[in-house]
Amino acid sequence: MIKEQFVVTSAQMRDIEGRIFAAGMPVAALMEKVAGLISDRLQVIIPKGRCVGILVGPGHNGGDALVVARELHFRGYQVWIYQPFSKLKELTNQHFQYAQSLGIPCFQEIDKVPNCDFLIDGLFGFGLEREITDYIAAAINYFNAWNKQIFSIDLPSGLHTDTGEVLGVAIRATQTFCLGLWKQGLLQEQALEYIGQAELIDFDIPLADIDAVLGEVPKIQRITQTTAIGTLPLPRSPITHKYKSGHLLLICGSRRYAGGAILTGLGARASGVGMLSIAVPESIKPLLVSHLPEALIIGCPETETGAISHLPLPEKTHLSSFSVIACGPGLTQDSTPIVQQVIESDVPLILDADALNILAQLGTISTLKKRQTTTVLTPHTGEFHRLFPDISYTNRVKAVQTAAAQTGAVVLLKGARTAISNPEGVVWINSESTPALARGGSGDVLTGLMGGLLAQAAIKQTPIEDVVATAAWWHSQAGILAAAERTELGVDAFTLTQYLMKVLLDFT
Ligand SMILES: NC(=O)C1=CN([C@@H]2O[C@H](COP(=O)(O)OP(=O)(O)OC[C@H]3O[C@@H](n4cnc5c(N)ncnc54)[C@H](O)[C@@H]3O)[C@@H](O)[C@H]2O)[C@H](O)CC1
Ligand SMILES: [K+]
Repeated sequence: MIKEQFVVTSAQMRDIEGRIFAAGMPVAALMEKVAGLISDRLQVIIPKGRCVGILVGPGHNGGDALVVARELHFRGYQVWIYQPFSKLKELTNQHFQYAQSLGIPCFQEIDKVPNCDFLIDGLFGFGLEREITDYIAAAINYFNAWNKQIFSIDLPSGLHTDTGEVLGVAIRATQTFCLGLWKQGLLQEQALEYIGQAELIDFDIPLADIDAVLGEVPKIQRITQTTAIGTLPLPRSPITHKYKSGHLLLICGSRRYAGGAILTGLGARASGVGMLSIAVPESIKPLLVSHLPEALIIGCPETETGAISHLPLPEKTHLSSFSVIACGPGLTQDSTPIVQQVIESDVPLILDADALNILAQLGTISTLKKRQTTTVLTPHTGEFHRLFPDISYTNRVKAVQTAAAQTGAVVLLKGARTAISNPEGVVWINSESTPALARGGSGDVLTGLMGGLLAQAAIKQTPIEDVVATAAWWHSQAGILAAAERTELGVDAFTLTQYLMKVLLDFT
């Protein structure tokens, strides 16, 4: 595993740090190393000679900030320090004394601090234990109101390290330099508006110390390009043929939502799946044929509302002849028998959109517990709440872990930081996305892409949750590239399908 994959709580970071110090690394030496790395990064970002205000807290986050203050001072920046605390940790206090001895202006009163161009936030790191109140809270609000670029050390001060919740108030950082290993709170949706651009400062934590604390298979992992690309069905065997690259059945669309079926089909096409069958109401079959000539379009009898009434599979074709079934986009809620039929099948299954709403009406847990084979649920928060009304999703990691354990399914909870859990509680978090994807249809594309990848993975026995994580990563990377080239307003779902292939070229 690579460092970027690990995700830790404050307790785990404390334990890992403890092992490093117990092995002989002096705390001061580590602080010097870490703060030196931060100073190097700041020297690249902040033009030389500018004025930098350093906010110093009572613990080692403050210690890091004081070393940064000293280093930027020697590197030609105009530096001042705001340090309002009466009691500092020993090492932090030593650095504070030395900074003062160098003549760096230090202020304890907020109304005395001069203006500056940039702020460094070293108030609190993963040692924040309780809500921030009175003069410290006032100071944080005061500096946030300056609307200056703020660089936070380890975490924006005020964010809970594990949940990302704001403990009273929090610094709104422009950029967050997360130290050593990604903190779980930085991957939670509620933290996003405080983190700004997040980057990891690797300070050579030995993998042995990480494994010793997190275990061989860490409970929570961040999806990275390395892990995602490694799961793609690439390179292809030179002797492969269409029947060896999976056969995906999509069951989607209705007279009212023909577009959902087309977008799901285009997502599946981009996955490279060998054989693609799409079951839609008979009346929209010509539409699908015109958009996806390579797919086998199955025209189904329909209800008077234009929903699929049943699957007219040719005599010899049984559901089990498909590697994977993906069901739901555009289905409407008038296709309950279809959803029941695919749930009762023994085919690996993805349920999305209306299939999830129908599942919720049938009874999520009771309906799924009969299934003996792979099920993947891909709700957004609204669908999640309908499926699991008793599970709170403020901590999305815990939400998907609970839902997956209760259903035995792999559960993907969509959002700015999509979280995926397998029934054993191992979680993948997709830590890069774009608000450009928050549009109708982008979920349909994900379902088709994921179905196509799972159909191909069945051949290679790749773990289901790795493939689900790769689909989420690929989908969001395509959105990020499309937004970069067309702005965040220019990523409609059809455009997104075009970028799925384009973005892959950048990574393979
Ligand atoms: N990750 C690493 O291996 C390294 C971490 N370093 C830096 O050290 C901090 C963690 O330091 P620690 O002293 O444990 O905690 P903090 O600096 O985050 O501050 C805790 C400090 O503040 C007091 N406190 C907690 N909550 C409040 C509150 N609401 N109001 C007032 N005071 C509060 C608490 O009592 C402590 O005294 C880590 O983030 C890194 O920046 C190492 O220097 C480098 C390696
Ligand atoms: K901080």
